[in-house]
Amino acid sequence: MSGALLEVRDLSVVFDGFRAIDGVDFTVESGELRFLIGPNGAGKTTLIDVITGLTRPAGGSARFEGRDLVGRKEHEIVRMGVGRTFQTSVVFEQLTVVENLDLAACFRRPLWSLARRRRGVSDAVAAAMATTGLDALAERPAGVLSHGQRQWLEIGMLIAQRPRLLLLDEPVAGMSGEERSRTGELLTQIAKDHTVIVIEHDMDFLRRYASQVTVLHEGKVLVEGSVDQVRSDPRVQEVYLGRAEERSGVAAGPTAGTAVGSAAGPVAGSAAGSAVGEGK
Ligand SMILES: Nc1ncnc2c1ncn2[C@@H]1O[C@H](COP(=O)(O)OP(=O)(O)OP(=O)(O)O)[C@@H](O)[C@H]1O
Repeated sequence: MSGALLEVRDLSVVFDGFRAIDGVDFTVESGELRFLIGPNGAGKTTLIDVITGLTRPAGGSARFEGRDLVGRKEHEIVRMGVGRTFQTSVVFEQLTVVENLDLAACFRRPLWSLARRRRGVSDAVAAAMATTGLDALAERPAGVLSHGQRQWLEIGMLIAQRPRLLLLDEPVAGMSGEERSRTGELLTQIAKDHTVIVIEHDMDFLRRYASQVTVLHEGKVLVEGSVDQVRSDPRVQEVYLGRAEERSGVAAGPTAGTAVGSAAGPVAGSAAGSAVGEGK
């Protein structure tokens, strides 16, 4: 067996005859901070849905620490040490920050201990608050948090479950520039003692915080490598350029890179602009 933490082999997912994932091989080593990118509909969320037990593949395998994930229930996979955030929020608004973290941490405690009122916070909750910097907001109801603070709480809730592999689906979507920077630093910090896979569209964010990147396109792995390798790969440029042209109605030509960078929307535009036209 190799030293890989996560090994996905020849994976395929079919929805009503449509191949959303088509023969994907995807390996993540322990300790990596891996970014997963690709245009809308590339299959990124479907891939992590298979890893976390939300979607059953039509074929292939997904193994975590050598153990098969396919066919297991979602909660079983969480207990194995795989945690994820979703694009939509899962915090309880009426509960305080610390209560949300405590609830997230609960799943590893025996049932009898949940019936007991505990004094203070557990080590897992304290560590999650310290890592995310939410200590000062511990007693605030989650409902009053800013968008960025709420995202950090969700990441904190994940850390409180002590997973070995974290899957984060677009953690900086909708964040301000300052919140993005804080989140980038938070991911870098978390990656020191966890393995992390981040789905992200924002090429600017990738340039600052990513090392290894996997690009998905139409359900297949298009390219894998460093940010620089991925950005300079003609296949990646074509995928993002093609998408941006479809959106902007700009014809391909020698100056298309610049036109795409400015004409496309925030998703394809940031990726296309950075991947195609901009320097570092
Ligand atoms: N439950 C489903 N039923 C039918 N088709 C689906 C289902 N889930 C996803 N798809 C399709 O599978 C393809 C891959 O979707 P997926 O959400 O994985 O893409 P993505 O790369 O995460 O895209 P985005 O960046 O827009 O979130 C898309 O064409 C999508 O419409």
